[in-house]
Amino acid sequence: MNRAAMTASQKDFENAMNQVKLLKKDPGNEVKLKLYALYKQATEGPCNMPKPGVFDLINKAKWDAWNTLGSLPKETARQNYVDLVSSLSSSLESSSQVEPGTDRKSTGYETLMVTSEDGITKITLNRPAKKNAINVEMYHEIMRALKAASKDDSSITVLTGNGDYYSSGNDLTNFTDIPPGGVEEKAKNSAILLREFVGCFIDFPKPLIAVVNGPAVGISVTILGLFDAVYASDRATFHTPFSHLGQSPEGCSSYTFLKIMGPAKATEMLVFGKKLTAGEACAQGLVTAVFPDSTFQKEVWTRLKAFAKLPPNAMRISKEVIRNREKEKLHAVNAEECSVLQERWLSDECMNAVVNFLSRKSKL
Ligand SMILES: CCCCC/C=C/CC(=O)SCCNC(=O)CCNC(=O)[C@H](O)C(C)(C)COP(=O)(O)OP(=O)(O)OC[C@H]1O[C@@H](n2cnc3c(N)ncnc32)[C@H](O)[C@@H]1OP(=O)(O)O
Repeated sequence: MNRAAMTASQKDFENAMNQVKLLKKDPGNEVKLKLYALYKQATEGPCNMPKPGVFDLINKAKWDAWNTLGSLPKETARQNYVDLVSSLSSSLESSSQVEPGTDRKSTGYETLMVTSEDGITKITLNRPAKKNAINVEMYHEIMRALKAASKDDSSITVLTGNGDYYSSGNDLTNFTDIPPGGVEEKAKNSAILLREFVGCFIDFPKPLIAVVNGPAVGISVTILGLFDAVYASDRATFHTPFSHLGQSPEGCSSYTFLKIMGPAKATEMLVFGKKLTAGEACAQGLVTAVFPDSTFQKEVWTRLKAFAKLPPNAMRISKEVIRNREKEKLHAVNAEECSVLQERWLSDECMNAVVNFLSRKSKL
């Protein structure tokens, strides 16, 4: 993963320091030492204090923790501190005074709701007024949430949407924020971001489940091939209108969709932009199971809560056995798709499609 793009800001760091003070449960000495060490490394750099004497137990433990970080860069220490606090906020809050059935919400996200309860970390895309279109901030926040979920004490992780849509895919206004280097620089930066984003799904270590509550478009569909299970409401549809938008497949779909549904059906979706119903997507293997919308949430969450009670290490290791031999291939596919897209974004076909949407001349 590109660490530079993931570096926490000074403000994130300060927020995390405040969050630590608000933790309702003591995280234990081991974690406190880790926090201390990361804080010192982030603010002062590598430990060059003299080692305390053997009988000065507390200061020696602190010194050891700090010294272990060696020459870890300040920015990385700051990011690790923010990640650790974020995972503590969700895991400790979830195991403390939570009323049954009440989700605990983690703070620090603008475009997501992230909760952790009953062994499940739930990441909810939360821009319902924009049909959960994924803007640049949301790409970053999803990566951050996945990273925290990979380290927290939940067994499984779920991605879902708030409102009537699961997600309308890439926010097309992402293409309007042109940097000083012009559209070429924008395309290059977008390809870097996309590659890093998809890479997080390829590498995610725990069972990852999509709860597709409504229509799904573009990248929110393609990455489903990297999930371990996909549950859909019968109101959901699956649409990848890349040719309509002058674009090409991403999210490793040029590989995963062919494996899942075969080249003929994959071509209908990825090249001709055929929109599938939930039932069709299930018949083609992209979706695990479909539920009537009226009982969708109840049925899915009952099922997921049962899964989350299974031994977490066994689930993680089984996923590793199933997925690991594909990882290298998936990263190569991801890199290739992003580099093709980088060119596509500069094409007249793509630019016209975006302008048409933004000037409301076209919709899917
Ligand atoms: C870093 C870059 C990585 C790039 C990775 C590439 C990914 C590829 C893709 O994901 S391609 C898919 C892109 N998505 C689309 O083309 C969808 C565009 N949206 C629509 O066609 C329609 O909005 C709709 C069919 C999803 C829903 O139509 P409906 O009539 O029900 O609702 P509205 O159009 O009125 O939408 C409500 C408001 O939401 C805004 N909006 C919806 N989707 C997007 C989007 N993808 N990008 C930006 N904005 C979106 C819409 O503009 C409305 O906003 P307003 O109320 O302010 O007008």
